[in-house]
Amino acid sequence: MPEPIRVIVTGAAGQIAYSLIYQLAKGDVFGADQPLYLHLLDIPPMMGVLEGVVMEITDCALPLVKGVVATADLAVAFKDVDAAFMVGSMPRKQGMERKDLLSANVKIFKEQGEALDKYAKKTVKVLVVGNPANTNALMCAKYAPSIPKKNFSAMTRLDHNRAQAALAQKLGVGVADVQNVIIWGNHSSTQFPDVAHASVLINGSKKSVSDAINDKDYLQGDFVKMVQTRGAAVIAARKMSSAMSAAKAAGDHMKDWWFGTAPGQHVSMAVISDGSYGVAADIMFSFPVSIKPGGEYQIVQGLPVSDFARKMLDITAEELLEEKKDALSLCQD
Ligand SMILES: NC(=O)c1ccc[n+]([C@@H]2O[C@H](COP(=O)([O-])OP(=O)(O)OC[C@H]3O[C@@H](n4cnc5c(N)ncnc54)[C@H](O)[C@@H]3O)[C@@H](O)[C@H]2O)c1
Ligand SMILES: O=C(O)CC[C@H](O)C(=O)O
Repeated sequence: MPEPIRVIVTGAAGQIAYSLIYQLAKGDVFGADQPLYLHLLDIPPMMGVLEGVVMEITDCALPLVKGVVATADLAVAFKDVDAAFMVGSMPRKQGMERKDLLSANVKIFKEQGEALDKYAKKTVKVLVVGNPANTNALMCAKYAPSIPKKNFSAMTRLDHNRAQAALAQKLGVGVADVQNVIIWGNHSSTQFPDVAHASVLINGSKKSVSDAINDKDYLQGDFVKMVQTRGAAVIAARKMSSAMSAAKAAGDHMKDWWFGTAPGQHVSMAVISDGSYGVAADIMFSFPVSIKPGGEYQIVQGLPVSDFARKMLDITAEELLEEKKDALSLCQD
C-alpha cells in the first residue's frame, strides 16, 4: 500500500464538503488503494457541526482513512498537505452574480494562500471551488509565492460536466460518448461552453457534435445560455447552490489532475493563463487541458477559433481582468 497522503477540504462543515468528503474517503478520487489523512478546516462557530461530520466519517468505517484532523487553525489545517480543495466561502443567494461574492470571499483566499505558502508541501495541487472561483484562485496563488502558479486551478469542471450531459441528452447517447467539450474563461455567466471541437460516438462511429446536432442557432444560443445560467437555475429550484454535482465535479477535476487524462481527451480547468489563444496572461482562465500521469498539464494548443468564439473568449477574459483589478484592490485594504 502506498504511503498516506494529506488532503485538505476547507468549508468542511458545508454542503459541498458533505458530498465531497465521502468520495475522497472511499477512494473515488486518489484511488482505491491510496490511504489518506483528511484535514478538515472550517471557522470556529462551525466546530460543533464539524464534530458531527467527523463522527459520520468514523461511522462510515472506511479503511483508507488513516486519520482526521478537524480544526479552525490554518497552521494545523494546511500542514504538509498534498492536495487542497478550497471550498470554504459564502455561496451566492438568488439574484446575486458570482462576482458579487468577491468582496465577501477574496480575503479568505488571500489568507489561505499565505497559509499554503507557509505550511503545505511545495508540490501541493490546489483546486479552488469557492466563488468567484477563478479570481479567488488567482489571489490564492499570488499570496503563496513559494508554490508554482501551475499548482493552482479553479473549478469549471461542473460547467464542463453540465455541457457534456446536456449534449448527451440532446443526442440520446450516454454521457461517456460525448468528449472534448470546452469551457473557456470564467466560472460565471460570461463563460463560453464550446462544442466546436467536441465529438460523439453514435452507433459505433465518431462524429463531430456540431454535425450530429446540426443546429448552429441552438449550439450558439440556448445551449450556451443554459450552461451559463445552470448554477442560478439550481439556486432558484433548491434555494441553495449546487452541492452534489459540485462535489462530483471537484472529484473529477482532482482525479484527472492526479492520474492524467486519456490519450486524445481534454478537460476544462481554469489555470494561470500564459497568453494562449490571445487571452491576457496572468488571469485564471478556463482552457482545454490535457494532463500527463502525475499531474503535469498542458493547455491544448492549435485549436481553430471562429469569429464567434473569439468574441466570446474576449468577453469572458475582460470580465476576469476587471475581477482581478477589484480583487487586488480589496486585498490591499
Ligand atoms: N466552482 C463551482 O463550480 C462551484 C459550484 C458550486 C458552489 N461553488 C461555491 O462553493 C462555495 C461553497 O459552497 P457550499 O454550498 O459548500 O456553501 P456552504 O455555505 O454550505 O458551506 C461553506 C462552508 O465554508 C465555511 N467557511 C466560510 N468561511 C470560511 C473560512 N474563512 N475558512 C474555512 N471555512 C469557511 C462555512 O462556515 C461553511 O461551513 C461557495 O462559494 C459556492 O458559491 C462553486
Ligand atoms: O453561484 C452559483 O452559480 C451556484 C454555485 C455554482 O457556482 C454553480 O455553478 O452551481
